[in-house]
Amino acid sequence: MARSTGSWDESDVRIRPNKKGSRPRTKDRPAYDEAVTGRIITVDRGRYTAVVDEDTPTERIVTAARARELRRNPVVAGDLVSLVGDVSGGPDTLARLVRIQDRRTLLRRSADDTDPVERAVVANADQLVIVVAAANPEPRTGFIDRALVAAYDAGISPLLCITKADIKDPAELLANYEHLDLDVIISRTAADDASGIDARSDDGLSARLQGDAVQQLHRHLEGKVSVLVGHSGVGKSTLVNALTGSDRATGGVNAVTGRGRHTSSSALALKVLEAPSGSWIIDTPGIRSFGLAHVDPDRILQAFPDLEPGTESCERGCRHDDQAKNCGLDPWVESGRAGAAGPARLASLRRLLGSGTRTENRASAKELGAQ
Ligand SMILES: Nc1nc2c(ncn2[C@@H]2O[C@H](COP(=O)(O)OP(=O)(O)OP(=O)(O)O)[C@@H](O)[C@H]2O)c(=O)[nH]1
Ligand SMILES: [Zn+2]
Repeated sequence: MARSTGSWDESDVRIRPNKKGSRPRTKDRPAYDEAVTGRIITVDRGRYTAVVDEDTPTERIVTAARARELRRNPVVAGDLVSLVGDVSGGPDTLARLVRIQDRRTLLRRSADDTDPVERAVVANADQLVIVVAAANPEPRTGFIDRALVAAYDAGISPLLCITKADIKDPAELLANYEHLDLDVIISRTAADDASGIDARSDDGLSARLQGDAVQQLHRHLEGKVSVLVGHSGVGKSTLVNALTGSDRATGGVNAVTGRGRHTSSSALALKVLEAPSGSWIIDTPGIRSFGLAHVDPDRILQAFPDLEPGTESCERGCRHDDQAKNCGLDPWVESGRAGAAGPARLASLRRLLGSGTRTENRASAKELGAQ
């Protein structure tokens, strides 16, 4: 973590005594013995909303402002932070956020593949749920592949969730990923005469989802912090509402935030209903794509484990991209080692490898990023 210009850095101060029970070094640093830990559920114009004393009788929502010393450190949904000052959570109170606790994971992206500035998206997520519709809107493997790269790069396990399987059989889409060790959940609406889960979406329309998939997804969410990403219209809100009991369509008050419908484009963490403590969904309405300018090409390759062994025969320094001569990936795919989806997978890998590095690819890379 970057040090502040002052003589001390609040993010350095340990709140809990260490194993030996000795006090933290406080000689020339303010100590925050009174600090409480909060989990950031949303960030809005410099105000940080945190849940404190989670799942205890004193659970409350505390609004905080960031201490000046932390002004260069982004605080994102999912962050565990130390709060001081008025942490009562009473009306019109404002606590001070003095420390960002160590992050287990950090999901990042750049605005597009040419933007070198990486942005923190969500902290401490265990799982990235990539939501695509089987149709309407058409699924994009480019989006899925990008999200997979971002997840692997952050050390977060991906989970693919395909919605609207009632409209189209997702088999063709799934063929692309059959060689990956990737859990897939397929969701659809329930038949008129079957029991289903009534889940309203943002547009107020009601989709009655088949219970099986929602329950399956629920099991995957238990005890974890999961981030949901997906394009507009894939049915993300419908799923979130079914899993969290939030009712963002009707402007009802949310149980966790105490607020009405969340209209900003920032990420929002919601508790998963009827799940063990610590089960959270972080919805990311603002994140439609993942610019990968910050990701090392080797890490991109790792997101294609069906192709990676093919690079063993490459010459040293081979970039495996469109321009590469004698790249081992070509014979690997031609000989069918990557299965029927091999050519499409290789094309996708090469789009990602090429993006951001060569000008002629920039336009198409941007287009992909905007998908
Ligand atoms: N046929 C079918 N329609 C669905 C399914 N899931 C959701 N829908 C419908 O798809 C539309 C979009 O759903 P939303 O949940 O609002 O989609 P979203 O991904 O949240 O979209 P944004 O709110 O724009 O981000 C709504 O009309 C839903 O009723 C499904 O499994 N099958
Ligand atoms: Zn190669």
